[in-house]
Amino acid sequence: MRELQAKIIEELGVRPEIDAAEEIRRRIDFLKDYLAATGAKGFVLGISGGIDSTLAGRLAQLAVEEVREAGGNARFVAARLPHGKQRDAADAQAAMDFVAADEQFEINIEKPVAAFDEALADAGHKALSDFNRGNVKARARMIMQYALAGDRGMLVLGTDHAAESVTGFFTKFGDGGADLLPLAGLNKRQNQALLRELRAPQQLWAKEPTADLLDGQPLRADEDELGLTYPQIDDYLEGREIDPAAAEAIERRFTGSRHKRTVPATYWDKWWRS
Ligand SMILES: Nc1ncnc2c1ncn2[C@@H]1O[C@H](COP(=O)(O)OP(=O)(O)OC[C@H]2O[C@@H]([n+]3cccc(C(=O)O)c3)[C@H](O)[C@@H]2O)[C@@H](O)[C@H]1O
Ligand SMILES: Nc1ncnc2c1ncn2[C@@H]1O[C@H](COP(=O)(O)OP(=O)(O)OP(=O)(O)O)[C@@H](O)[C@H]1O
Ligand SMILES: [Mg+2]
Repeated sequence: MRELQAKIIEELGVRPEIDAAEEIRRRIDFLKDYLAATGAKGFVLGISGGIDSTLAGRLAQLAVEEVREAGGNARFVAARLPHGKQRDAADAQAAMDFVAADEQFEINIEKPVAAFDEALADAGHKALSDFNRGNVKARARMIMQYALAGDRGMLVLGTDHAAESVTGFFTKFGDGGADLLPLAGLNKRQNQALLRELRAPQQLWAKEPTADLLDGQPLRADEDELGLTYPQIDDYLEGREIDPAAAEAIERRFTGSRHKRTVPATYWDKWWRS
């Protein structure tokens, strides 16, 4: 195994082999323990129709149901947060049905994002690039989730997992802005295995991963943007040998995105100097 590969696997806590049922139990227990330790009233999460939020959402709903069965009081709020008309709205609705959250919303982020465009234009700023505006959309979703959570004494879940962490493939303080990460350490195929164990429909666990943040390229596949396939990233994270050029690309992304996996840099931190 490559030297950096071994370090990454340890830092991200990836296990090369998992028992899906055991992982589901560990992660539901983590959610329940966190509620017990903090006294929070439950969780909020945006549901896109993609693999990660379907899994994290279902785990959250199962966790709060177990809390209530034991006499406690916790609820889960799931929110569809489309920007305008979502092309894969049918998948998002199927995910909402599968997650079966206690409280459900559909809140469109098109107007809040347009308000930023207008404020910039009013100040004489040129229009944002489609790419940067995509990150504004991700951050608008973060604000909406915190708005829902703040009024309820709830916590915001994040869907970051090892295959996104290693590549830094998330928006800093957007979908990366969350209170706890129930999918930490899992790679993409492990997320899929957990969803299958939970009896999710194939439409959801086999769905093509997409950030879907660009107006110009709706539903652009993550693999297309990354120039890497998830099987390559997953194999790398399981300690296998992959095409050296792909391994180098993963390692470049890992090193370049370290700032996203820490609290903001200070003068006395050492990590950013190397
Ligand atoms: N060395 C450094 N130390 C401290 N901060 C640093 C930094 N370099 C950049 N930054 C800051 O970070 C910012 C860039 O980071 P960021 O804003 O995240 O932007 P960036 O990483 O450029 O773009 C986000 C990427 O994540 C992908 N994404 C986003 C959301 C969801 C998903 C998905 O999988 O569904 C994927 C998206 O497609 C895109 O490729 C810079 O504007 C700067 O403020
Ligand atoms: N249209 C949307 N509606 C609600 N939440 C969204 C939407 N798009 C993204 N999100 C939130 O941002 C998170 C990050 O998006 P990401 O694409 O990484 O995950 P996903 O869509 O759940 O799964 P996949 O990576 O397989 O597409 C989602 O898990 C979800 O919580
Ligand atoms: Mg997605």
